[in-house]
Amino acid sequence: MSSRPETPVLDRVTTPADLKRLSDDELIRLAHELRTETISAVSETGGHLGAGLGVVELTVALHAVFDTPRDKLIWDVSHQCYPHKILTGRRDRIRTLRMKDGLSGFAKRSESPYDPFGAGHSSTSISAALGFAMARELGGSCETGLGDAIAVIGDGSMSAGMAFEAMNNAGHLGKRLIVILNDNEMSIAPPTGALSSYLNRLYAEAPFHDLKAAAKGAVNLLPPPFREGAKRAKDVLKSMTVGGTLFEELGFSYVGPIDGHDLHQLLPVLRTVKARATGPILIHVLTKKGKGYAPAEGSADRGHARAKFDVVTGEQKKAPSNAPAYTKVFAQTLTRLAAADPRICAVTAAMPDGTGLDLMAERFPDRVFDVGIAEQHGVTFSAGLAAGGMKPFCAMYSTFLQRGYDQVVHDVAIQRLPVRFAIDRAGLVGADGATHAGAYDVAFMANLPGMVVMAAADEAELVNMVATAAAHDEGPIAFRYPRGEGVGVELPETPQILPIGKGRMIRTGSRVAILSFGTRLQEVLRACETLEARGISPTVADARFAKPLDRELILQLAQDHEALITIEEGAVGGFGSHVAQLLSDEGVFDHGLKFRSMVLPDTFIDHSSPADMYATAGLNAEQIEEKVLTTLGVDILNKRA
Ligand SMILES: Cc1ncc(C[n+]2csc(CCOP(=O)(O)OP(=O)(O)O)c2C)c(N)n1
Ligand SMILES: CC(=O)[C@@H](O)[C@H](O)COP(=O)(O)O
Ligand SMILES: [Mg+2]
Repeated sequence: MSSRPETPVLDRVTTPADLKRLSDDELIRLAHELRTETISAVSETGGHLGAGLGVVELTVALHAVFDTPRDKLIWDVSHQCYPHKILTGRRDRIRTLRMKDGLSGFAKRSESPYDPFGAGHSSTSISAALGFAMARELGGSCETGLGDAIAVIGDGSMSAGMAFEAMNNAGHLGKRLIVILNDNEMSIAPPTGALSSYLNRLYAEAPFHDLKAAAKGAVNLLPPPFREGAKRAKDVLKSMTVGGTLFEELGFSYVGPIDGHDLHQLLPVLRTVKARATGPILIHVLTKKGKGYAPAEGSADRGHARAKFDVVTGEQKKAPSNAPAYTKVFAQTLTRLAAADPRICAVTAAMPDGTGLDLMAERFPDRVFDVGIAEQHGVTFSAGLAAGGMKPFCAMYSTFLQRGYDQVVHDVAIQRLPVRFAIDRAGLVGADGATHAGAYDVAFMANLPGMVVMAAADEAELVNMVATAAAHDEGPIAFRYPRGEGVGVELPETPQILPIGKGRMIRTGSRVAILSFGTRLQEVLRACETLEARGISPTVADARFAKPLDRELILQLAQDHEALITIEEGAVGGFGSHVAQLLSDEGVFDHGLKFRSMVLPDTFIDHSSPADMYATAGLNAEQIEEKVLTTLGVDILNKRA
């Protein structure tokens, strides 16, 4: 397969309206070309590959049958929306995916009218689609009009509570709403849980369900090939005792399962649904993640996300790593500690690989729980484990922990339960952009009474923080660390248990003190090198803790210096705000201390490389240097004090 494939049918498509002029056979040809174009584009950009390949036929069928953007097509998570972007006027920019100023890797309202609702986090599509449907019923309006509302949700995302909250509400409201369950038997890892087993049973018994739909009078919703067989079997079925599918019990009509790669099934089903559906309907579509690209189909994660790769071999072009990833350091340390302490266990919400807990699960499968995409449950489940005398590590990406925040407050913090929060992907993450930025955890964790909040400055610090968390039985404790590799420092042979609420001095200087929280420390030290060359020698300390603060250290720094600058990889309201509160409470500002707090700006930063995003945020070494100079009143142009 060449990296720029021939695409004669796709070349005739600029918007979905062009699909209406194609015959069904041409649509099949289009799907083939769309798949090769998607593979080719992602090979150049990197990104989410497998999910998009699995919905190529579905994407073609939906745009061929429905009238987007009037009909609202809402992709859950939206990591599978690259083929959709290609068909909706963005083919010319598809090779800029996830790059600075390029297309987002997710659906984004500001990018296209064909993206009626943005996402990145899972299980929001049915709620949003129901909102559109009810707005339509109530006479609401939007620029593109309000037609059908269609949510496409994967089997992994369907397991989240939010999806069921929406189904429950939609079934009750009873209005026309189309939910397509894209069942590929995969989350990022193989899905876990009872719902997954239930879906397995549904399609293992597929003919039965076609017939049951017939028995319920839904025969007209089925395409002719199904309809004949169904009619014949109707009487037989009447004598059978059948329970409804879970979805029918929730008030939905259920159609399926159907082969999501067969346009001869998809097109007639969607056309019939479009013509006849009255209330909420769920179409169960079976697909394969990574479909049509052997290196993806054959891999354990079915090609979920890939760096740039060679199309022929599937081999990824990854930059060589110089240091272990923080995630791996966390997982290895925890596994080591778990070997010595049988009370240590761990919880992940559908991210065993992303959090590194798959490593621990290899050795201690009974002590690692993948709860599915269910962060709220994951947090409260951890609280229960802690109440039961275990030492749970609740490992979540900062951005996904947001979903479990009430549980952090209500179930963990108020009850002072010793849940250990391992907060991965803290700070700006790069290509996934604003939806995945770990910007808020320090603010939302450190404001909770009794919560201990740490940030690792490097991978050796992370080792110590994992051990510190394991040893901390007095209440909840959290430690954060970023995406990607460490700085290459030696890891401690024996992890050190850190004194709670104590920072460490890194270097002693004069006039200005920089108090760093987390991995910006490396940038601070780079800034110090250039400042030294200008005759300014900052003191640098690593706070380690945002809660409790090292009061003694901070007040001493304030007393000994003309200026104090804090820096962190988080939004306002976090570490710097707590330091400011302390200084204000202690009346330090009354004595003329120059205080500055370097935090993420009050804006959502678009996808780019992490380094570029930090430059946009004003948190790199040059910007730290500039902050020091302006704070001290140095003339920046002449660089003279
Ligand atoms: C709230 C939340 N938790 C975790 C994730 C990470 N995540 C992204 S895609 C995905 C798997 C989704 O599985 P499924 O819905 O079946 O889609 P598929 O990739 O199989 O098409 C996960 C866990 C997320 N995006 N949002
Ligand atoms: C779509 C989604 O939420 C995940 O696939 C996410 O992109 C994973 O991020 P990492 O690459 O940091 O594990
Ligand atoms: Mg899936």
